[in-house]
Amino acid sequence: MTTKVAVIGAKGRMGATACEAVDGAADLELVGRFDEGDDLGDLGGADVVVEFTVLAASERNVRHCVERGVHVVVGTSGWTDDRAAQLRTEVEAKGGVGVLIAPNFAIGAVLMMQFAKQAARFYESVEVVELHHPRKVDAPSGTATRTAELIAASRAEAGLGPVPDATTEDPDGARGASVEGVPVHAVRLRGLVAHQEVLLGNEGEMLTIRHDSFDRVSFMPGVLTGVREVGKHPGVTVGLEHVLGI
Ligand SMILES: NC(=O)c1ccc[n+]([C@@H]2O[C@H](COP(=O)([O-])OP(=O)(O)OC[C@H]3O[C@@H](n4cnc5c(N)ncnc54)[C@H](O)[C@@H]3O)[C@@H](O)[C@H]2O)c1
Ligand SMILES: O=C(O)C1=N[C@H](C(=O)O)CCC1
Repeated sequence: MTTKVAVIGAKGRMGATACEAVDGAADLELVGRFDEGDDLGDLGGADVVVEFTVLAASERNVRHCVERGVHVVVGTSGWTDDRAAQLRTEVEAKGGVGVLIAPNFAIGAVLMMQFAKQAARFYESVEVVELHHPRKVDAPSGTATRTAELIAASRAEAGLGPVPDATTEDPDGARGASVEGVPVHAVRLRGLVAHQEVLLGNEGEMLTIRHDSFDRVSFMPGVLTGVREVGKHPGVTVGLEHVLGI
């Protein structure tokens, strides 16, 4: 039996790539392509929706799916823990509906975040540098924000204090954003797709954890796994690692 899939944000870079990936999978059927201005209606009869738009639209789109009992795989950036928590009650009221929110679907990026989480408790200093194509509208990236949150939780659990930093003069924000106390720097550069480095430092040593997505196809195995698995995970799940069993 095939799973019917619709894509919201289908004219975008990720949505278009997701449509191709779903089209090419023998066990999936692409039943709907929606973009800005389209009436989502019954979502083309989809069992699962893939959502890659902008945060301002994403929450409304996801709620539209949940209200109709349709599972959703969300790739749009900016879904904080607070936003996901607000959605949780509504999703739980719907019984078996699953919403999977993944800041990054590339398997290597999921591993990079998990490695950073593991390493964080051993290092005094940590900084995250995310590097993306210049058409990206949000900064810092969802991946960098999630990485910083995971690192901050590990540091807190290990009883580590603030990262050492003597800066007192920084009128232009050269030290980057602070996400839960972790400095995050965003680079936008023609030629890039999606890249991130986590720099961890101690006296006399440094560990660099880096991931590169050179092409949007790198996200597709994760998206398709999400589509196949989301129905088995009722409620709201944040992070592909939970579906991959990492
Ligand atoms: N989770 C991941 O692995 C991953 C990977 C890449 C990108 N992203 C995120 O996915 C999102 C989309 O990225 P992109 O590069 O495809 O952007 P994009 O600008 O190419 O595409 C976004 C699409 O959403 C459409 N859209 C806007 N408002 C809409 C609405 N109300 N209803 C339906 N469609 C609407 C736009 O018309 C556009 O076609 C971003 O938030 C990006 O950060 C996530
Ligand atoms: O290209 C983008 O936009 C990406 N967005 C996600 C993020 O914000 O982390 C994932 C990587 C690519």
